Amino acid sequence: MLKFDNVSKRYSEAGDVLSNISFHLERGEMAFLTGHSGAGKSTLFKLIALIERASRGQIYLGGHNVSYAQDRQIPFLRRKMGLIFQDFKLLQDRTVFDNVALPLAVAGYGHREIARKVRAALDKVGLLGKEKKYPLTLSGGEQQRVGIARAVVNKPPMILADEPTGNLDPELAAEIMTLFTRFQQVGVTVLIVSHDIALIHKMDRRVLALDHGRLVAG
Ligand SMILES: Nc1ncnc2c1ncn2[C@@H]1O[C@H](COP(=O)(O)OP(=O)(O)OP(=O)(O)O)[C@@H](O)[C@H]1O
Repeated sequence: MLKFDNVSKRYSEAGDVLSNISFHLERGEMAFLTGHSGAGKSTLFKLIALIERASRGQIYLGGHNVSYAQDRQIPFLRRKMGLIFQDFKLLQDRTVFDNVALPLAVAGYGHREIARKVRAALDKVGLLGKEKKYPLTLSGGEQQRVGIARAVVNKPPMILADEPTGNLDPELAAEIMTLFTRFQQVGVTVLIVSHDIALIHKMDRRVLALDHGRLVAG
């Protein structure tokens, strides 16, 4: 599903922030990406999400080499991944429904199809009935579940989450992990960036660990 083959990322000011990274995540696998502050976790996340491009090496998504993808192909490739962020990145002036509908509207779905898919996604995260609410009227855990509904509404084969529980207490973090596990059980590949050692330990999944830009476990 996701393969890195000797990937490095160099910033002219910072030098190599990722060096010779190789790993392979199978379809339906769930793994954590961890490491100290500045180890390169966000940079690796950005390479997968095609927000940044690798300086060397090859990246394969769903069997396709995306290392040389042209800019105009990137929105299409990004639809194959559901992105989830620590700060939720919800539009505060839009309802829950509109936030979750956004990727579908961008992809050109009709109103009826959008309504059906949004309700199905909200149902999966336990937020059916909150469609008309605005994000700021929801708890942190609920806001992150809106973020997850938006990420999965297009049924992407892969979920990529950057510190998704960083702003949540342990109980809410556990609920979010239960949701990710459910998506994994239906074949979605899940990669979670986290430095929460206790959470990672409890989940007992594969751990990719970065240390100063090098993969030291995984
Ligand atoms: N756009 C950039 N230009 C130059 N250097 C960068 C850029 N982005 C990241 N870096 C550098 O790359 C290194 C890795 O940063 P990155 O944000 O990937 O680490 P991280 O593991 O996600 O850290 P944290 O847990 O603190 O978010 C750092 O030294 C950082 O300063």
